[in-house]
Amino acid sequence: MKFYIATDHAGLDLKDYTVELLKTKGHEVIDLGPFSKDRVDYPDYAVKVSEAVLADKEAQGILICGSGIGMSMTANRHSGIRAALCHDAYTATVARGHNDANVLCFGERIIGKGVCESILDAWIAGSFEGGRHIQRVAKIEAIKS
Ligand SMILES: O=C(CO)[C@H](O)[C@H](O)[C@H](O)COP(=O)(O)O
Repeated sequence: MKFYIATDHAGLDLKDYTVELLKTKGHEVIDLGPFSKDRVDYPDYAVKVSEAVLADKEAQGILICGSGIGMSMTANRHSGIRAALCHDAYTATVARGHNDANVLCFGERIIGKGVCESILDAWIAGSFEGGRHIQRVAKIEAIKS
């Protein structure tokens, strides 16, 4: 799979871990920064990944901050982005299977490396189930306000 990834200062260590882990597992990862622990504002990086995913429909996004909340809020302001804040493998599985999520968010101040890997594995293994979920996702996408 192809991933665009970014963080803020609060998720830098887990971003670096995630980039290396995904590459080790054979995935393509485009790191949109930042590359130091200087304090930055998470919306700037959520926009970078959201726009990259919208322009490259085959790719997925990963956004990390302290909690994952600010990143998911910002990403979900973009029409066509379905960002899911995941805390474990189950939430990652249903985000892909039920919600057809295309951006994975998590928080470095919440999860450790082991849970991070289990989330990534579940996300990668998952796929949209379709069926009854199609009209529900379509209703999300139809919201214009
Ligand atoms: O958006 C967030 C909280 O909802 C993220 O966790 C940020 O990383 C966090 O707010 C950053 O906090 P800091 O005190 O500026 O490091």
